Amino acid sequence: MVFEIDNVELYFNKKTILNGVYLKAQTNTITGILGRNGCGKSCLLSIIFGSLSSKYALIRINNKPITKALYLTNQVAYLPQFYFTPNQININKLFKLYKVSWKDFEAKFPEFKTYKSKTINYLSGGERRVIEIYLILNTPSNLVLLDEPFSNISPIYIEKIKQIIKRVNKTKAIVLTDHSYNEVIDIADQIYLLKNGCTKLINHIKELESYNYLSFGTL
Ligand SMILES: Nc1ncnc2c1ncn2[C@@H]1O[C@H](COP(=O)(O)OP(=O)(O)OP(=O)(O)O)[C@@H](O)[C@H]1O
Repeated sequence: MVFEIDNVELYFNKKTILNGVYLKAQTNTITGILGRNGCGKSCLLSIIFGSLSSKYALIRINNKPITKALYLTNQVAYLPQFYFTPNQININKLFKLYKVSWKDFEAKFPEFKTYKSKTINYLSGGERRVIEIYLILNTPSNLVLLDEPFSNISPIYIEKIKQIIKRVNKTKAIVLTDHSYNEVIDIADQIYLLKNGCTKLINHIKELESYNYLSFGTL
């Protein structure tokens, strides 16, 4: 699938957050969004998902305009920045609810074996996040939006999640954003920098310095 969003305009209390954003994502291409705190990355993902209304946004899938909220079309799965699972839900039940195989998950993350019968709030914050990311990546959809999938996750799990993202991307378009820019740069096939309300397609990593997102000492 080819997903495009164009001409996004978002204002809060007369403050311009997004103004003229364009973004394209497609199957077999991992799309990364980088940008400073508060530049509008989460808002953009919410607008794509359909849970946040903007003054204007034009969405096309395979060149056809989509007029209703994307989440109503079953095309999209969205990992928000904060936990979305209810605290008291049993983990086995959660996997059943999402129709995702616990057995496959356990094979990839054997450390979680004893958690099957626990409630989700029994887990550490990072462990809970691993489960949430896994569920979202394995939910039927054509487009996956991941808001900070690498935050608070230990390196060994980040590597496993990156492998799953790459596998899933063979059949789904993936858009992700994270402040772990090294991970984003490593996994993304194309990167947009969100700055001053607009997206800029990054052709060379050095541009991230000229746009004042990174200083070379940190690369
Ligand atoms: N409901 C809201 N009402 C008013 N302002 C909001 C609202 N939601 C977000 N904003 C503002 O919109 C701007 C963009 O927020 P957003 O959460 O998209 O940033 P972000 O790039 O994801 O930041 P971070 O990397 O820190 O998570 C911020 O200045 C924020 O204060």
